[in-house]
Amino acid sequence: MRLTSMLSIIAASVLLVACSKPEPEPAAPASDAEATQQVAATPAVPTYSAETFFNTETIFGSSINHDGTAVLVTSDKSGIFNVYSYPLDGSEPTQLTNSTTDAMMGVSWFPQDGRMLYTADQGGNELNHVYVRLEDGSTQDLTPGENLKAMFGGWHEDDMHFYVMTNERDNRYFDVYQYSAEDYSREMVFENNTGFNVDAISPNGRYLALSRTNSNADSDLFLVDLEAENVEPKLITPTDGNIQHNAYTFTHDSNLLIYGTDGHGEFYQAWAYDIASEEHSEHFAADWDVSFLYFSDSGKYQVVGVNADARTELSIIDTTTGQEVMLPEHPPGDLRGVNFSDDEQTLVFYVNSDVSPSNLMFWQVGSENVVQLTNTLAEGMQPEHLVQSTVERFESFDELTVPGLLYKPHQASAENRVPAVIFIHGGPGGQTRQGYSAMVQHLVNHGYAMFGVNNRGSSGYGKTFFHLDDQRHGEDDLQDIVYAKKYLQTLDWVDPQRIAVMGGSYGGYLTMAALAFTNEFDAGINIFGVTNWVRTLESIPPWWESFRQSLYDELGDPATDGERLRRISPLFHADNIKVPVLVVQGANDPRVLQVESDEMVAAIRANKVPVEYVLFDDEGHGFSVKANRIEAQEAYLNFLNTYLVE
Ligand SMILES: CSCC[C@H](NC=O)C(=O)N[C@@H](Cc1ccccc1)C(=O)O
Repeated sequence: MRLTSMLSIIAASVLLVACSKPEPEPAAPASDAEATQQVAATPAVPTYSAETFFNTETIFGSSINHDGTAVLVTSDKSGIFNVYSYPLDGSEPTQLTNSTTDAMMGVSWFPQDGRMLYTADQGGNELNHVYVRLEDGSTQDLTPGENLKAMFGGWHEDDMHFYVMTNERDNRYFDVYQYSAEDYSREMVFENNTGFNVDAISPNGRYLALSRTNSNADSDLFLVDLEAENVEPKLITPTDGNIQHNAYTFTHDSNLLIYGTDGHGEFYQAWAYDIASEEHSEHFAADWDVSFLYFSDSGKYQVVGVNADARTELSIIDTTTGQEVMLPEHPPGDLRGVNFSDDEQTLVFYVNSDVSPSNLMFWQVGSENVVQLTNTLAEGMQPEHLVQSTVERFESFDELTVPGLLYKPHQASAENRVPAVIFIHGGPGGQTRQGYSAMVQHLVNHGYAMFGVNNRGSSGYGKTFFHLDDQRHGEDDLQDIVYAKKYLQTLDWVDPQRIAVMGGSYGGYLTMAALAFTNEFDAGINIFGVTNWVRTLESIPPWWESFRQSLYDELGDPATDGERLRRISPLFHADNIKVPVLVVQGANDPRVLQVESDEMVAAIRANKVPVEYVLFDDEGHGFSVKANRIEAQEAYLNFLNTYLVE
């Protein structure tokens, strides 16, 4: 896979399907012996422990090696993310990295041999380096140094060079280096002095597509011709008003830049910029956001992902016929990480759904079967014991319709009303999407209704909806959470008196805001949530410089909006908090600093309100060590059982 495709995939964070049916899982025990207490009096399904849920393997990554025999996969089966080679003949995978501390993520095979690139940070500090692993198993840091962050930018079509972006020269901005695949010598090809984001590099290495964030509603695209005398970035989207632009990819011949823009309606569409004629034309549009678009190496196949009401609708188009490629029957779910072998005869992908973690599949183009290479659900678990979400919509305080994903436990009924938890995503502009979540399924399995609310400000529902929370954070979006609770109280299978709220990061912020600014909830779980916006916005990581202004436009500038930011920061209103709280934090989090949680916990404690605090020394903004994820999950369940059930 060439570099533009790779960048698109990384940007979309999308992994990727049909199959000869997997062997049926062994029958589940009547009840998982170690399962903690259950909410419902009459369980309809066996309950599984947090450990069982997290013994489900999380896998992603789909680079196919030079001879089309193996896929580079990142898996947490060793207890931490490590890189594996999964043979396409179905034989046992080989572990390529052996970390027991830091998560290691596979990036790409080398195009001509068995070397591979991977990336890792240190304990979740997000200071990733790029490493090469040679065929003999030895490794080398290609981006040595302190306090730098680096990322892979893709392969040149000559297969002899690849690109890396690093902020080693100026920790605010990422320069682009071209590396030799032979001896790893490198040269800087673009010095970034004004905060461009490097979106894509053309397969022939001649063009860079850069974006510049002007505000949280407006961004422009620039093109750099590295062969021109003047390598100054040229603005190619000189539009008036607030319009977002970001590059998806170049075409295989490097003649067109395909980019996303919300300038033609509510949703992102894919447009093409012809570099020679400088003309723009519509390339692909849908009723929802086009989330990602990329091509196979020769351009024969185009892969497009559309974010249709919180799930990914993926299509593979044969560009020579314009027809959609129809895959043979495969397990139900969303496709992720579609990738092709060099000869484009083999297709690999993942299938993921609410009731099934991602499984790796491959298809020989034209053959009748999709082959399933993995079986990632933990041994003993049955998919039918898990729960498929439904998309629900409710009216908020101002009659705005707000969507969310609702998980109804099997044991819930009008005769057996269950407690409920509203969970809130990060961002603020993120989105709760369909797909397997051990965190959600474990709590649902133990009898909690889970409602993932996509409050105003979430992405995926058009630009108007996205901007409805601007500078209204902790106010209008918080009211959506309150109205989500009122909606839950209309359901005859939910106990209206036992509703908690939880969330991570921005969702952790709204959780604490719900407890500090309303009396609606019976308990809250704050997972590395922002509690003091003035401090958080003053201490953002240096490498966020290119969108600092956008962040300040959206949330407020700590230098000038201090009063409002203090008004909406739960830390300064902790005396209003009257219900139990669980706080979970990683000590190395560079976005929401540990002090945010330390001070929140101390303030709640001073209120004489029950507060529990779980702090992980070896984690950042998200938990990657399996033992920590299990510990956090057990803490969520024990806390909810203690304060919502007992
Ligand atoms: C307005 S985007 C903030 C950056 C980023 N967004 C993507 O999720 C992010 O990390 N957000 C945090 C919350 C946060 C916001 C602003 C400053 C620090 C942290 C999150 O994961 O929710």
